[in-house]
Amino acid sequence: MDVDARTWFAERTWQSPKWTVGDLLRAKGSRTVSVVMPALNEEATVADVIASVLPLHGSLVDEIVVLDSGSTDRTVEVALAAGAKVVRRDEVLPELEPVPGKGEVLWRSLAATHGDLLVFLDSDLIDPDPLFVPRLLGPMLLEPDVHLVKGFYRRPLTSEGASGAGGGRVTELMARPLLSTLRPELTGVIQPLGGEYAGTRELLEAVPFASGYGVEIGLLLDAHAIVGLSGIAQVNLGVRRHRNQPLQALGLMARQILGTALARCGMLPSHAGELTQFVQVADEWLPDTAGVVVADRPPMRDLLVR
Ligand SMILES: O=c1ccn([C@@H]2O[C@H](COP(=O)(O)OP(=O)(O)O[C@H]3O[C@H](CO)[C@@H](O)[C@H](O)[C@H]3O)[C@@H](O)[C@H]2O)c(=O)[nH]1
Ligand SMILES: O=C(O)[C@H](O)COP(=O)(O)O
Repeated sequence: MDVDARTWFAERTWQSPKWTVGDLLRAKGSRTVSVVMPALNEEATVADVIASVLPLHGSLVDEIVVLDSGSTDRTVEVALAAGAKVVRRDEVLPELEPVPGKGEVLWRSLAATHGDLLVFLDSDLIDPDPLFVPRLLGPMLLEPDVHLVKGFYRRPLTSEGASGAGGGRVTELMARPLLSTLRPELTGVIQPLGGEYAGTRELLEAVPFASGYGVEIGLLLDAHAIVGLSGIAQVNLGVRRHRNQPLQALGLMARQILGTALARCGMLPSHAGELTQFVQVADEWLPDTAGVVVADRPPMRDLLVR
């Protein structure tokens, strides 16, 4: 491992966090916390994710917001009934036409929330652990100068048994090899793509957001550039299961992540493009080309006058 990555791993990784919610409440002081769940057609799982955070609402957590990404199922109704505030992506910054993607709604969430600290949780989690939020908040509340906290975990695929660990296919086959090539200092980050992480508003409003799936790799690379390795931490969240996407969808995701990472490292002037995959139709293999929309949104502090 890169020597800086090794030092960082030793100093900024919490393998068995011992802090309690009481410890965090004492450390929180006047700071406020927003939990944000991006959601696109997650009616089956969003209520459980909200329920995992709800007991902390009014104490450690000041607001729980589902940022809907254009769902066509009952995600909005289910999330409201489960006790979250729901914001549709076109209700915040309505003068800006939304572009598709997860990064777009995370970016808009900065304008829809008020917390000094934000915690992001994917809304497709299966059996989410109520400890995710307190664990993610610990390093920021208890240590000085931590601005980004990534969760890490074992990742069973849903096709595996509970003890499986075959998930994180894009992470293992692309994102971590990519970081070790382009930014070896970040090779100690166990789950660079994980959707469960926390950040300070100060950092999150200072960086651009890739509008699609490049958002996590972009945030990590930008955080490293702005607050350095010491401003980043990672914490063990145990086990995380989610809805696994088919390989072809992960190919498109990987293309977006690659484009964002290369652009952040100054190796691509523009990272919009396309990806051609091949599908079997009867006995023939035919090209299937999809556009890759990976526009960046500018740092939110450039838009908001507070
Ligand atoms: O256009 C979109 C696409 C997704 N989502 C939501 O974002 C979350 C994660 O999306 P998903 O399609 O389930 O991504 P994963 O296959 O889980 O991909 C992993 O890798 C991605 C790239 O880093 C991360 O964004 C994800 O959080 C991480 O779980 C879910 O709550 C989705 O509903 C949106 O809100 N809008
Ligand atoms: O984070 C990843 O690598 C992708 O979301 C794929 O995850 P999965 O292999 O667990 O579906």
